[in-house]
Amino acid sequence: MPPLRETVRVHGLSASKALGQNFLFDEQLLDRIAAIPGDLDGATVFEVGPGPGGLTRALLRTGARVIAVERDERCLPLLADLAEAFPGQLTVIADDAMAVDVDALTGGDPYHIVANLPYNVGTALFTRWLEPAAWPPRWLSLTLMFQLEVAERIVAPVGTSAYGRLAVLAQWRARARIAMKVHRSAFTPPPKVMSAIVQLTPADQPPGVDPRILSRLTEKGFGQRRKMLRQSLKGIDGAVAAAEALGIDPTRRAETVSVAEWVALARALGR
Ligand SMILES: C[S@@+](CC[C@H](N)C(=O)[O-])C[C@H]1O[C@@H](n2cnc3c(N)ncnc32)[C@H](O)[C@@H]1O
Repeated sequence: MPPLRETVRVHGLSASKALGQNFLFDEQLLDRIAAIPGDLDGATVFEVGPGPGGLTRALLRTGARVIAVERDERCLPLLADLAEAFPGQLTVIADDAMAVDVDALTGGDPYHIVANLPYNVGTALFTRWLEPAAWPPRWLSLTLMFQLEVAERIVAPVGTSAYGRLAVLAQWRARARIAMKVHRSAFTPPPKVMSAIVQLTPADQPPGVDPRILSRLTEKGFGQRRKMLRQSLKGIDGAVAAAEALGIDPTRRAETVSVAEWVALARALGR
């Protein structure tokens, strides 16, 4: 295949800001990203936003079967060339990633999700993948590029300023780590901020916890993160009393409450 930059030039594809397009062309970097989930030979991978297909190429080189959803129709001819170069390995769906059912698209097989996410829908997709009622999910791992600041919020430990809803959501039933930081200059065009790749794998879910209750608790708690819990959780019936019963002092603030304590509180309220 011709080099990626050349393919993009020939097709006259320029990055669209509205679609959150910042492309990666460094094939060595892309191979390192595609190696993060581990051996993908024969595995199924779901990719959001392949764009001109840099990360897609790297995933196909590992031997993975890739199902990719791209909203920008201008990218489809480049991706069709890629599908031809890797026969039987690539399926491209021209759609909005927010509108597709990934479990259905992947035909019931377990799958990995790998994506250089568009910033405009990145957090919404991430939240969706972490909030299914049933656990473990069908996905085996998430390998996702975010703005560094968002990545830090996902892996943040309790008591830090980055610790909030996203950390609790990510950490209560998954293991999350920053696998790689990526300098802004690696992208075309370079975004204003640095990026990082977060890798997540499902962990055992603590029993007896309703994700919706946990979500509501953290929404209220971190919605007023400077307030004491007795104030911020006031709107949730029984929450302040349950916190006291669990030995969580209601004069504490949300950012001092550990993931295990949020989980215990959600469990107590679900009884
Ligand atoms: C940050 S770029 C990454 C492009 C390519 N994967 C790379 O790494 O060079 C994000 C891609 O997501 C696509 N995109 C944006 N919103 C989308 C959506 N709602 N559904 C599917 N793709 C979307 C954009 O068109 C773009 O190709």
